[in-house]
Amino acid sequence: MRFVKGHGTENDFVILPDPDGSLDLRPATVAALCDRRAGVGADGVLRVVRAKAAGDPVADELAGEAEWFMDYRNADGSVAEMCGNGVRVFARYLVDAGLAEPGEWDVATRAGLKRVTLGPSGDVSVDMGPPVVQGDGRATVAGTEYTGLRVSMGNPHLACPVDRPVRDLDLTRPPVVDPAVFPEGVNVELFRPLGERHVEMRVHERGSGETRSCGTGAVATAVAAAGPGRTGEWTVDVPGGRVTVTLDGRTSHLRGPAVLVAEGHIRDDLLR
Ligand SMILES: N[C@H](CCC[C@H](N)C(=O)O)C(=O)O
Repeated sequence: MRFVKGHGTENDFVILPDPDGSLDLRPATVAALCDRRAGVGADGVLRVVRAKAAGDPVADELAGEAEWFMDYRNADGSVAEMCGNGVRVFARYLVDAGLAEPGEWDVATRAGLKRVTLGPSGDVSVDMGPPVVQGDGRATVAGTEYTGLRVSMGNPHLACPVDRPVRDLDLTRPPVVDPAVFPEGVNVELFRPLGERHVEMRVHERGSGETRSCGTGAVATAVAAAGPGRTGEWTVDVPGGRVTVTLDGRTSHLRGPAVLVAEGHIRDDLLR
């Protein structure tokens, strides 16, 4: 099976073109593809399927409004509602493959329609929808408890301010959270303000572990850094690069690079 490899600020994905929805993508297959030693290696998989052929109830509902459905999977094979870097790489792939024109159009996701804007090359922007602030939450990272802001971007986030350079944090083990507060798990961001509307961030993702970047997490972080009701543009520095988040009080936008780096063939025995 053909694949393309791409990334957005080094949050990387195996892209599986499956326009007619013929691939039965099982969790074990996703985990094998994402394995950085025995497989291709990635933080997640983006199955590229026409919404009407996806065999997904949300995709069925949105098929009249978007041609393509992003079937996002985490590296452990779990399914997540939304992926901000992923949908930008997904859009770059569609234009690169000649399956969509540069411009502005909707992609169907499990978190609803997401409007992407992209040229023939360069950065890709996406309307991430309205962040939903859900109150405070706590996470213990390497023995230190942090309090942060719970934000839903369609998927769950806990964005915690820290008072030290984020490079000094130990994220080798998953943050410990209260399963009663986060029954579906949570993506945990740790951020430090670097200046007015400028933060640095690291993330431990649900289902993928620490990644070099997280688009939904960058928006959740900007919301936490901004505080209630503040609007404008935030620069979010992640280990994999830099993204820009714009909050306008109604919705949120994410902008940054989306790069395709390779393509190849996956042998059938990896797809079993
Ligand atoms: N890296 C993704 C987030 C994946 C979220 C996933 N780990 C989850 O379980 O919600 C992003 O750019 O938004």
